[in-house]
Amino acid sequence: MDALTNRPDLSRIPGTDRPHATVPSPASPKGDRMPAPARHSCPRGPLISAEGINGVGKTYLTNRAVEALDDEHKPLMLDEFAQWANGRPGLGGALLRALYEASDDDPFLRGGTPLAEALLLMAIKRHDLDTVIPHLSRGRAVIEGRSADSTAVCQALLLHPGNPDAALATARDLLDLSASYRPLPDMTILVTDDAAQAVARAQDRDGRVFTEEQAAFMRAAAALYEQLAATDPRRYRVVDRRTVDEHQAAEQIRGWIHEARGSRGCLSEPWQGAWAACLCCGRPIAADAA
Ligand SMILES: Nc1ncnc2c1ncn2[C@@H]1O[C@H](COP(=O)(O)OP(=O)(O)OP(=O)(O)O)[C@@H](O)[C@H]1O
Ligand SMILES: Cc1cn([C@H]2C[C@H](O)[C@@H](COP(=O)(O)O)O2)c(=O)[nH]c1=O
Repeated sequence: MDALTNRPDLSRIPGTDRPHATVPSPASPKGDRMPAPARHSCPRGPLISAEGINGVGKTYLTNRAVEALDDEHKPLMLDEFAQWANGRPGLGGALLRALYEASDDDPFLRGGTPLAEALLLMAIKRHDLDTVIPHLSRGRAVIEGRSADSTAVCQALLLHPGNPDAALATARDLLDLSASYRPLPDMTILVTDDAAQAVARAQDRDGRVFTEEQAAFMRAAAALYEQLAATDPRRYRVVDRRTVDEHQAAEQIRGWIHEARGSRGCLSEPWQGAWAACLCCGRPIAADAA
């Protein structure tokens, strides 16, 4: 389902542009064909993510954009990891603490086993989704500070240091893997800037200095985010701080949040068949494909 256009598209892996090897057949578990329920609109809210490197302004600009929305339309904001500093209850917080501990508090959570870390990061984002389903179900928009794209970008760079082409291919593959854990965001807002500016802002904010190796990692991540976004223009919206001031950037983001509210596609459980119920409204999703 293309949530932004409300067009069903079961020939594609949820949240990606990639075709399924086989299109799921709309048959019941017993194999008999079920009558197609009537087409319906899902009342859920849109799932939006904000992405980009540290210090680029995801939190700052998204907050400015949300301030401009009336209370009734304010999304639920799901904090970035750094804002979980005072501890976050539950499994997501515990998994994140394990990653920080295993990486000796590396700013990019690098503990030396990128794929195991990727799977844990995907589990954290699955946990995040589980916690916001009630809000989405009530029609509220949810904005995740970082989501599957951060995992795809950071872990792909760790798996292919110094090889941007291989990193891009792996980032796409990691997005597909993420999309089998949980639906990808309906819309991803990528904030870009000159990497050096972002590094400087993050350093000022955190009162720290990144090593040259860490700054180089952020430059590589900035480039890969942009390449990844170009592979899926349907999902990504890119705001480039090199070309707009902060007011224009916030206004662009506000407009995109408004645009995403037009989404009314059901949210499918990616690892279940086409007859699985929508995670939000509970109706069978295959209805829309019939
Ligand atoms: N236009 C701006 N004017 C003033 N300060 C800004 C502006 N944009 C960002 N900042 C500041 O720069 C710092 C980094 O921005 P922010 O925290 O939003 O980045 P981020 O992308 O969320 O980073 P991270 O992923 O590291 O949390 C913050 O201290 C923020 O207040
Ligand atoms: C979600 C996610 C994050 N990271 C990295 C990126 C940042 O350096 C830190 C978390 O910082 P945040 O901006 O406060 O969220 O972790 C990552 O490497 N992979 C991920 O999936």
